[in-house]
Amino acid sequence: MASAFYSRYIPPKKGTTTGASGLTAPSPNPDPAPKAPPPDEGNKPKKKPKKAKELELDTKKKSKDLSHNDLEDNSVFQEKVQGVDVDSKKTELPKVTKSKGSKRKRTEEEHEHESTQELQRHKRLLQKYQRSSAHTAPTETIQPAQPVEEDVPLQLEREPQGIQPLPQPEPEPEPKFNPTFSSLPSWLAKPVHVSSSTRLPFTDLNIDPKLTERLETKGFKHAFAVQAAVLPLILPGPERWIGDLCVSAATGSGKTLSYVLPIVESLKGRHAPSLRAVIVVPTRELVSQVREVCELCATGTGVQVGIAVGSQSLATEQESLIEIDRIFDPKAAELLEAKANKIYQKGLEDYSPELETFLGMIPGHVPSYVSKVDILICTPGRLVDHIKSTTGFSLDQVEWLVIDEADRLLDDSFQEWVDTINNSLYKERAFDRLPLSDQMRVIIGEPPSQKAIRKVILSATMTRDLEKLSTLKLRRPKFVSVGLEQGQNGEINGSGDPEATLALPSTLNEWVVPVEDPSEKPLYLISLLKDRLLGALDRPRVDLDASNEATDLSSDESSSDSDSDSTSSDSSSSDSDSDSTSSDSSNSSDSDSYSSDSSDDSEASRKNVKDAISSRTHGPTVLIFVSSNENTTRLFHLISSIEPSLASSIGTLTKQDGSADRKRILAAFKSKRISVIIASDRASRGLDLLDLDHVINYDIPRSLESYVHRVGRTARAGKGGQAWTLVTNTEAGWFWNNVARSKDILRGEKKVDRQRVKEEDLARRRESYADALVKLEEAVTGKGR
Ligand SMILES: Nc1ncnc2c1ncn2[C@@H]1O[C@H](COP(=O)(O)OP(=O)(O)OP(=O)(O)O)[C@@H](O)[C@H]1O
Repeated sequence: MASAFYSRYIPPKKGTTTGASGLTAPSPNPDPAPKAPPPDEGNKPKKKPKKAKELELDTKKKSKDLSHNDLEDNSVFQEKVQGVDVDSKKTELPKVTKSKGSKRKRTEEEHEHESTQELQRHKRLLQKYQRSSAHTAPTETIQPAQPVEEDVPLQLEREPQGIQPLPQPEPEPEPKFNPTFSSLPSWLAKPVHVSSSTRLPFTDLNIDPKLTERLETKGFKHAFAVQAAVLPLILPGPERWIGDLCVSAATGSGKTLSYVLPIVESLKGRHAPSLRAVIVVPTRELVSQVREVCELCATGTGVQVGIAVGSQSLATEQESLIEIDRIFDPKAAELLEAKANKIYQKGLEDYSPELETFLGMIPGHVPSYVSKVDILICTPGRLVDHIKSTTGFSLDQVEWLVIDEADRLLDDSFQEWVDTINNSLYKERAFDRLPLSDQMRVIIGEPPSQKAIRKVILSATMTRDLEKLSTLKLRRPKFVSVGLEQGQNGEINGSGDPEATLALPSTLNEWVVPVEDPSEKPLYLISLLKDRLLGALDRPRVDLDASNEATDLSSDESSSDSDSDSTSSDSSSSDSDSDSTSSDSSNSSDSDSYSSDSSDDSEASRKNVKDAISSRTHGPTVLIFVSSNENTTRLFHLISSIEPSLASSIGTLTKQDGSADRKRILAAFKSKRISVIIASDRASRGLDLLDLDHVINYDIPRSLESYVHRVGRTARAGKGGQAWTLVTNTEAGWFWNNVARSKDILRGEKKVDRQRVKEEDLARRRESYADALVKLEEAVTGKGR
């Protein structure tokens, strides 16, 4: 059986028998005796014994063959063969009984004797081999040689010991797994990327030179990146894209002009107004901001701009949107008259304003409704109101549909309006509402061509939710994403994730202010406002450095475990306009958040704050976000009580405010009569406050998207800005993991830094804070002292 072991290393030669015989060394005996056949080959015809020289040659030949055939380790094998030779010389060969003449038959005993001797010889060989193996495989434990038995081969069949594999070349590194599949369609998975630093002169775009001049007088010297990317795709020209557009670009990057300008360019020069463009945005403030941009572009073009928001009565709005004319049409008049008679007989249940209008007309005439506006800017709710209840309001002629802040408007809470608008956009049109070419088709018996409506969908936090986007019935969509500079391999400025979908303005600096004791959060805010941000209001500029030094020496006091919050904990009446995505802000520990980021008061950071403030020609301005309308008012009272000097500089924006109040506050802010606004999330979308220096998240935002929109109220149009977020110990884990270090946000080389409020700044205000809380309680409960 030992032959089985060797046969692993010695390939059998064609025409020869395998087994122990294959390894037999040449015998020193000139007339060697024929060897005993291996037990399994006893029946094979015996060969004539070879002469010593022949055997020597044979062995050499085998050795040569083996050196060719052994793929594992030639040198080891050579050693093995030599070892066998040497050993065989020392080995006493078994004595055989000679008999003269012809072949002799062996008896059973002789066979047995020879087999035993053969086995012993092989055992010695094996031991020798094992010893030699010990040299080549020092790490393996060599077992003492075991007596060779019939069932031992199992052990011998193990992996050959001491046979080292030939050194192999380094395996080819596995190529990085790049899935060729995606659950997203390619237009969504692979957007057209445009660097946010791109600029293009307006004169290079195919727009009216008069408009270029007007933009320049407004300070718009060149097109921003999003405008440089989108305008050529929409304006007439060689790069025009025949299909819809989805645009993702940072807050304050100039998205509004990128769609308003081409709409106005395409609608100017038409003789009679008709509703050709509908722009849907989520809030009233945005409606009036977009109207300003529309009016800037439309001046002198004859294009009429209208708005639809809930701030005025529906009837007033209807009058502003629809003009009632009359046309002479006796046939139609007859039909209307019959209808009116029916209603008169049935009662007033089927009252129709159209019939009412008709009844007041001279005979033979019917009312005709004409849109007074070419572009309508509206909130979705009010648009639905007009579709459902304004006689003559129709989307038949609409060529453009823009949805700004699309991720918000496609949110679950806003869904229904999309169905209503789709039904209205694609409903069958009356013959006289069809374009001339379609009227011709109808006349020759063909259906009118499918209505082509250009759709532009935009947001700073653009959804890639296919299900939501599909409700918009987009045709040949293209996704344009404006973000940080991309390297050749798609990397963003050497850092960041190319898959990231949210971009912050590159001119924004972000800070976290750790709040050790949540019950003292208002003190942290006041210290931040008075000692840091608004310091320039009542202190000479040189104090800015002093205040930053104070931060360097910030307190290292251990944090409080309490997470009560005197002003922010009540979220029962959160602002319904705020982002619906909620976050669990108390789920993770922040143990490493406080230790890992140690670049707090870097020289560059201080310089940024200083530059931002000292570059102003006015005092610094601040927008503070809280989680609900109630908290807005409560915080205002608290600040005014603790720090009365601030009271006159602060205004509030809540959902309950009427539009007149809102306008008053925004006007006061723009004219710098107030420098601080406290607002709920309602103000986080789209609000374009001129030269806003700081955003403070007094209450942390509920989602990453909400954070992006809040802090995006500053650092707009390429200007600098600072965002500060007050974070308690229980909120820190969530905030650092999901916002400050989120891979979904492109920050390039930038990081969120930490700024601590000095303990002594808190200490000196504690007394007035306690008094303020007592006063507030008295005011709420109505109890006097
Ligand atoms: N080409 C330009 N040159 C100078 N200023 C510009 C230009 N385009 C837009 N702006 C200004 O940039 C500011 C931000 O523009 P806009 O409100 O359109 O940004 P946005 O991308 O819609 O922001 P958000 O996502 O927050 O709504 C506005 O004050 C606007 O007047």
